Amino acid sequence: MSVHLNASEGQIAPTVLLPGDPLRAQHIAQTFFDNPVQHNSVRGMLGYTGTYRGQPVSVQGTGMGIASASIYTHELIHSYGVQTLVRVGTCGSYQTGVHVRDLVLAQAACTDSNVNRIRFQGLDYAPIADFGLLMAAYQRAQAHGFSTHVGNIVSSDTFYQDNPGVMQRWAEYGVLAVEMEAAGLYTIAAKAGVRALTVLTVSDHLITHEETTAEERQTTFNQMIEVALEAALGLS
Ligand SMILES: O=P(O)(O)O[C@H]1O[C@H](CO)[C@@H](O)[C@H]1O
Ligand SMILES: O=c1cc[nH]c(=O)[nH]1
Repeated sequence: MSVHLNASEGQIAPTVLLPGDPLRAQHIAQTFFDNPVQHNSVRGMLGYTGTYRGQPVSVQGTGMGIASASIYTHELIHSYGVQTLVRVGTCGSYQTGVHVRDLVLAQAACTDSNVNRIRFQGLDYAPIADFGLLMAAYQRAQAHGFSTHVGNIVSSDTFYQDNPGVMQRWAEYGVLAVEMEAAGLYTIAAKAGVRALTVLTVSDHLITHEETTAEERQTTFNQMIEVALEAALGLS
């Protein structure tokens, strides 16, 4: 047990998928896992453990934002010995060539959060994905023929931005998309010496305002989970 997880020792697998939404954790467990067992109920932040193609795997909701996701990341690593963490989330595209429903593999994550400025006493740390996981995810996405982009993203502390000029600045520097957790995940994983990756589905487009149906989003969402599971578990 840890402060925010009531799983018993050994109940969480060494490999964990991390969606922001706890109901997405439930959906992943029910759709993809064999014999899923709920391992967490604290604060309604659902977590499940089961197997995927015979290999043990867990999924744990993290809530929204670096602050919330950092709590679960820390406890999974330091209280449950988790070694591989793959965030599976949604993002908003900043680039015309990155379309709604596409997958984005976050090679690195900029942030407007102050957490790393505080941690590194004003210096700028560059949070990056584990290269092996990134390569495996890219190869699996290519093998499936999924439309996939690899590059920099931004993890923002705010969903509703007051200053639209900031988005323009990130976009000019090649940032593909915005979400709210990856920079925290990558930093905590790096310190602990464990593997982390963020796989995202573009849910909305902040320039073209492209939209999709709920059904389309569900299909693409399942593509993201397949890629994440295969990369995290070393499957082909
Ligand atoms: O779909 P999830 O994983 O929650 O990710 C994105 O969606 C939330 C905002 O709506 C933030 O958590 C952001 O990172
Ligand atoms: O954080 C997020 C997630 C999806 N779409 C956005 O615009 N922002």
